[in-house]
Amino acid sequence: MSAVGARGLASAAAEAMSLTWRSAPGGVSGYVFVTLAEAAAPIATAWMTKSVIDRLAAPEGEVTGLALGLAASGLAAAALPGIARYLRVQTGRRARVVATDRLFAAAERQVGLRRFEDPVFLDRLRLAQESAGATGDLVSGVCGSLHGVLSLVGFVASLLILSPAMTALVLLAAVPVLVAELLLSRRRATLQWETEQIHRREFFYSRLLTGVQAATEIRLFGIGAFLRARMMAERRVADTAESRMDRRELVTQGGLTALSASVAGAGLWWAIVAARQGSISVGDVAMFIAAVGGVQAALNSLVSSVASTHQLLLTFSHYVAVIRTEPDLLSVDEGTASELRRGIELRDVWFRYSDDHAWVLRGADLTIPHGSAVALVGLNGAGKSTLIKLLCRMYDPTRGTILWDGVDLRDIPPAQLRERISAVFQDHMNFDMSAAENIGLGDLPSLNDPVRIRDAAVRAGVHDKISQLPRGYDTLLTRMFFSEADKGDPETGVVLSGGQWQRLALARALVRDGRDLMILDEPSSGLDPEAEHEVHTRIREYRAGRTSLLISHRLSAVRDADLIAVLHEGRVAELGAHEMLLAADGHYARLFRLQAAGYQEAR
Ligand SMILES: Nc1ncnc2c1ncn2[C@@H]1O[C@H](COP(=O)(O)OP(=O)(O)OP(=O)(O)O)[C@@H](O)[C@H]1O
Repeated sequence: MSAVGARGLASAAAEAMSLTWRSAPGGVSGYVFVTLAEAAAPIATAWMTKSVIDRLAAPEGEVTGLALGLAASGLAAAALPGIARYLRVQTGRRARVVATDRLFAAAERQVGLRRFEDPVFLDRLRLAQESAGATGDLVSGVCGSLHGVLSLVGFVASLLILSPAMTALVLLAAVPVLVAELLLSRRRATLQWETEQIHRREFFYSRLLTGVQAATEIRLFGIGAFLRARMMAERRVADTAESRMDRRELVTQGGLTALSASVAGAGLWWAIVAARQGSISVGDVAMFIAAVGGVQAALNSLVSSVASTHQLLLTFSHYVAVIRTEPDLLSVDEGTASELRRGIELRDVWFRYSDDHAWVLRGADLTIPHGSAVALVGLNGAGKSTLIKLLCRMYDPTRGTILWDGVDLRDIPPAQLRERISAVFQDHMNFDMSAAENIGLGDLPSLNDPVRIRDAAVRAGVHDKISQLPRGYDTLLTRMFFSEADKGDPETGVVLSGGQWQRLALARALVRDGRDLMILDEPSSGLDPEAEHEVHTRIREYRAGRTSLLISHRLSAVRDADLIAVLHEGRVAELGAHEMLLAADGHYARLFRLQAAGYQEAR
């Protein structure tokens, strides 16, 4: 585990406190007040009990006021825990909302994709999510510690009056308890960090086994039991580590409990002997018993509150680390991306995913002139999708620059740049939402504009299909949820085919009309020949006079492009129009003839 020192813990505590205070100042104040009253009630009860016993033992003692006081403190002792619980839950709930919102906003602030491919960040993110939900527990931990301190001070003061030696003994006995509990809580937080990967892998297998996405392959390949065994193996590894920790806790806490009991027994022995000898009163004995019990209970609750707060803070430090994580890419806040007039230029672009990975691009040069339809072709793994991720600034080139009308992409605010781009990605998302939402997410204002959504669907050739769905554009494209319109009827959810999803992704890109650059990464790979022809005809119409970059392995679809770039060994190895590249007789010509021959043979 990344070591969290005292400063890290203090910073996590300050963050948690300020977050909770800002989310529910009234609730926190009320909770602190009730905690103080809760701590004072047993001390008042003990003193009043002692006075009542002493006055009852005296010939004419007046006890009415004390009896009323006792009844009032009894009432408070009974009612306050419920009120405290209510305030704690309410405060925790509000803090959780704010903490969760801030956490997700922090994840969104990551400009590119790099952090989401970093296992350490992913572990931290999951622990941060967990601790965002437990922010309220931190407040109750702190209030519990406050409660413990106050009870302790009250009872220690009472005990001090009766026996300073006994007081010292009780307090000394608490030191090993506190140290042991703090060590245990640190160990538990370390364990939580160490087992995080295991929990994520277990979660991965459990999702595979219960989700619809993998269900077909799991059944056909008969790998359910295999995956379940892997999931259970992860569970067992985590369980073994956690059981070891539980045993360590049991042994430590058993020893500490024996120590506390011995101290209490010795104290009781002393009090009885002292009362027999007449050096303390019967009321003092009652007070002594209450004080020793009170000190020990307060110490126990203090120690366990401090230990659990300590552990929560160690976990919460991951939350603090995530919300303070620097964006993965340096970006400017000022400025706008100008409307594209000249073009986009990749100048000697080198890129690898990390220092341990091989180079994907090795000095790629390419210009996408404004208003032209450019196609990018190359073998699997040549780096085509990587190149478009660089264009959208999901990563920065390791070396070299990408220029938007002569301006380095790094000098344009990423959101502004992306405003000017529309895209269909090869690994496009299928959102478990309605058909209209699946299209409208491409341009949020269009979500409330059925005409634009319909128009995009028509252009992507998916309107007829959507019109036939049980609730048209409002049909939910999943069987996982109900929608408002479904009225709880799961039968209305629809699952689309791969090609239909692909058309929907195209519609999502098309609803984002009027952008300066359209990226189409394999927009027709899942379509039947007729649909593919139709989609490419539409795409061709769309691309005429617009700046676009099309990636396709179907070379017949790229032959009309103004420029075809062949990516080979990390460079643009060939560039030109179809006829020119055929005449050059290079990679493109070879691939084109190979594909064409396949169709010829089939005749
Ligand atoms: N997130 C990533 N992390 C590490 N390596 C990656 C990542 N994404 C892609 N790669 C690697 O980069 C190389 C280029 O991949 P890319 O997806 O850009 O190729 P492509 O030309 O689009 O291939 P295809 O035609 O199969 O879609 C591949 O070797 C791939 O393994």
